[in-house]
Amino acid sequence: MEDQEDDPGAGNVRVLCRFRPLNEKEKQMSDNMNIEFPSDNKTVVVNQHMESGEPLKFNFDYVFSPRAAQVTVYEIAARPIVEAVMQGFNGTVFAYGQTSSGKTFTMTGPDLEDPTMMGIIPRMVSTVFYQIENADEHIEFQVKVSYCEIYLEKIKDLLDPTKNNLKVHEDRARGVYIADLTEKSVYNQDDVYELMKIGTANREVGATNMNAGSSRSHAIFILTVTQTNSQDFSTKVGKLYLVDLAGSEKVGKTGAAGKRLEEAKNINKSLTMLGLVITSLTDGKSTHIPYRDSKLTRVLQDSLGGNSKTALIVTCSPSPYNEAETISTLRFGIRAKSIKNKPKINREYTVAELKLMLAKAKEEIIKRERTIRMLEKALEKNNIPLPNINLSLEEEKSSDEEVEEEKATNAEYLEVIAELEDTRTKLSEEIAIKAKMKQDNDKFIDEIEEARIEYENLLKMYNELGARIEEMEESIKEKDDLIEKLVVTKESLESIVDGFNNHQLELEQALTSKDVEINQLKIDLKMSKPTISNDQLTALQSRLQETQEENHRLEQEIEALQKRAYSALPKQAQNIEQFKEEALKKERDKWNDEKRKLIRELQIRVETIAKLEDELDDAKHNYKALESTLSEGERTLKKKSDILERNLEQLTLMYHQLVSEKSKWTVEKKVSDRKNQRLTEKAKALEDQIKSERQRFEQLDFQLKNVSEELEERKSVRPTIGNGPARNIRKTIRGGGAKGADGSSTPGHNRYFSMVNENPFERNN
Ligand SMILES: Nc1ncnc2c1ncn2[C@@H]1O[C@H](COP(=O)(O)OP(=O)(O)OP(=O)(O)O)[C@@H](O)[C@H]1O
Repeated sequence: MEDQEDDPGAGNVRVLCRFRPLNEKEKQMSDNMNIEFPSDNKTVVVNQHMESGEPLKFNFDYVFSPRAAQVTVYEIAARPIVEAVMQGFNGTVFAYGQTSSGKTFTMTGPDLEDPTMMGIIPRMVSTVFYQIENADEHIEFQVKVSYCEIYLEKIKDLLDPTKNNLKVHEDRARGVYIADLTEKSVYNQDDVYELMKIGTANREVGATNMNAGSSRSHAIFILTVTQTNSQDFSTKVGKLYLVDLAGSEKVGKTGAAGKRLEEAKNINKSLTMLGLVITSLTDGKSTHIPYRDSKLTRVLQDSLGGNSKTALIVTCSPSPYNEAETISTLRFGIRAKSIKNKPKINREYTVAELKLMLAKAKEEIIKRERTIRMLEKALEKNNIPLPNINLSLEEEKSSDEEVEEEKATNAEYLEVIAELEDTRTKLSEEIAIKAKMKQDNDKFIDEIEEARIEYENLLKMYNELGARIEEMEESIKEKDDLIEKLVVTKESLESIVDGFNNHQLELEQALTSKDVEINQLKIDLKMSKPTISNDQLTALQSRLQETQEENHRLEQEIEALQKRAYSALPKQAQNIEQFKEEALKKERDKWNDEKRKLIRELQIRVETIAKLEDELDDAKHNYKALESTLSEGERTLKKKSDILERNLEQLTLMYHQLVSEKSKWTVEKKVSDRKNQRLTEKAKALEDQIKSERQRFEQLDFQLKNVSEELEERKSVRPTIGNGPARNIRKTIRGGGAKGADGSSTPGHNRYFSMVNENPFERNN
């Protein structure tokens, strides 16, 4: 069921060769290098002294001279492999070479975090996370790390050293794998470095004569990258094996003894097994590949001749002192070059893809059935009898070869069935996972909906409050206008009251002058000698007439004032009503009533004056009569004088009433002033109330803003699925640098990439 993409040609193992510089010890022995590096970068020539003495030429996929920078080695040897892993292939990079030839330097580097010196493993990790950052957003990644070593034929878990004898298993889905090996989820380079440091600290390392920090075990670092397409739910799994082998050594040279000797024997044995496997894979004769003869070859089974894209880096010393080992290493590399691998993308088909495959198969069956029917018809037409296909007879007739063939077909059939069964199980698992994801998604959508409704409600409330604030502001403005109008009205009322006072004063003066006249009259009467001449009487009459007219004019003025007061007051009352100030209106009405009452009283007084004037007229008339009857004697005069006196008394009384009226008016004016003052105070109190309301709304507005901000924050954080940030549970990192389920993100970790992108090939060690 492999498509074109899964089989991009059977890839040979790529073999690259790296020579390190001479070390101090080697320089002391001989600072000549017996190695030549032709400019094609693919050939190395060993000017050997041991065998025939003839220069030996070796061809590789690439040859790195001692000057090659770490980054160059990575770009040429390892980057293509890590890129294949990101496409879903298995990949292996391993270093083989004599002890102290530079395997650990190449694979790990002397410093994990030094951008110049870091080796292949940290650079690959960097590439993996860089590619995740730049992947499509609908691809979800899961990156896991395992780290183990094979020491004295035992597999030890370097991330959990208590597991020190792990077994190697194999199944259809996973291929060859180490059972029970710890797998830690990682989310960025630092997570990986941390695990590498932990693992390296648990490794078996010891000093030998040739290497102070010699690896005494084969170290295997495994990085598994699982990609899930969230659109079609297809999955790809790429496994990357990074292997730093223990160095082959001549015990005589390394001075191994005791434990070191046992280690050396074991290392050499497993490397011999590796050589045997490579020979079996490449000699074209072997039917059996002895993978199971050592733990190393068993673990590397897929990497050598199996489902993997593999790069082998053979590391060598350039010193003539190590000539034999160098030639042996180079020969090992040349043999490995002809290993053919069968890499394929490790992918799981989606339901849609499986359905398509089924439809194609059905179409093929229908086509074949049609062909059979056509052939049968053709036979019938030519009177050729149809062959009687009897399976039992066929079986009897079948040769051993046919039986074998059928067995093979059956096996194939069973394999297909098993594969289908496998797929069915995976599908149902996937369906269960998807159902769970959907459930979580639905829950998440519900939460978002709730938050949205809450947000909308708050927004509505906020808008309502805004409208209310606007209303209040308008109302404050109207009240300000009203206050202004009230002040104007108050001033006009004051001027009206002043007018009243002036008129009253004038009235008082008029009355006083009348009083004087009456007194004069009284005196004249008392003296019983009428002193008023006709002219005087006429003058008196005309003055009375004038007084009457004056009174009338006063009346009219009062009326006009009344009208003005009336026209002013209902307007205020209306305004007050608008602000539901009924109490104020009542007071105003009361004030108006009192005013009207007062005016009415004033009218009565005026009428009384008019009456008095009439009486005065009568008195004048009597006076005239008296004049004519003056001779009739004092008694009649006295009588009339008494009447006048009574009238005078009444006038005096009236005068006093008017005076008291005036003081009452003054009091009324004071009351009115106080009322005006109270109105102003009320208006001010209203203003204060509005101010405090406005402050309250501002507070509400602030709270509302806080709630809105909190809502925004809640919306931007996607709820995690699972139990929080524990590192050993299943988590994913979303492609495109988006945050993972735990909120971690990869940006900022690609120190290596920023350096590589400047100019990867320019740096030398
Ligand atoms: N290309 C290189 N440039 C500079 N120094 C190097 C290079 N390769 C190796 N070295 C130095 O040589 C020494 C031995 O290297 P390293 O430990 O990597 O060898 P090894 O093959 O892993 O040995 P072993 O098999 O004993 O573990 C180290 O000090 C290392 O720094």
